[in-house]
Amino acid sequence: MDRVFINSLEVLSTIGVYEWEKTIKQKLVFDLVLAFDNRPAAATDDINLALDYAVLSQRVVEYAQNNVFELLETMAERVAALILDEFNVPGLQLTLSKPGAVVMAANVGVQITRGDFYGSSAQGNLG
Ligand SMILES: Nc1nc2c(c(=O)[nH]1)N=C([C@H](O)[C@@H](O)CO)CN2
Repeated sequence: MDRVFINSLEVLSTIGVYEWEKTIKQKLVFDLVLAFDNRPAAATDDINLALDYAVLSQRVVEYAQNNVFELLETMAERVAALILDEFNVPGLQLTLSKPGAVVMAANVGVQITRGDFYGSSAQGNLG
């Protein structure tokens, strides 16, 4: 399966487990790898047959800006479900970072893989 990717998609969101975090916006960074068959778009040069990374990016930003959670895990899970539900994507890998959350660390976050990210034919190859 082909991939479409979106790197370093930045959003300001209200997120965190501590009380002081519930009154501010903090930077979140999404890195997305989306399983998608790019061949129909390539064969026709037609954006309507492509996974439009601009539209998908805007939807993720809009969701993350307008929803409040405590955990990165929850935000990651909800955004993954949204993408699988609203876009023609069979599977995805989502990395969600909260830079600055741990001052001693360059970055922290979570990574999840949902849906059929590797392609069902890959499972068949396992025998
Ligand atoms: N696994 C997680 N650990 C922590 C989270 C989280 O979302 N997932 N969040 C926090 C705090 O909100 C932290 O980011 C404040 O600096 C701590 N650990």
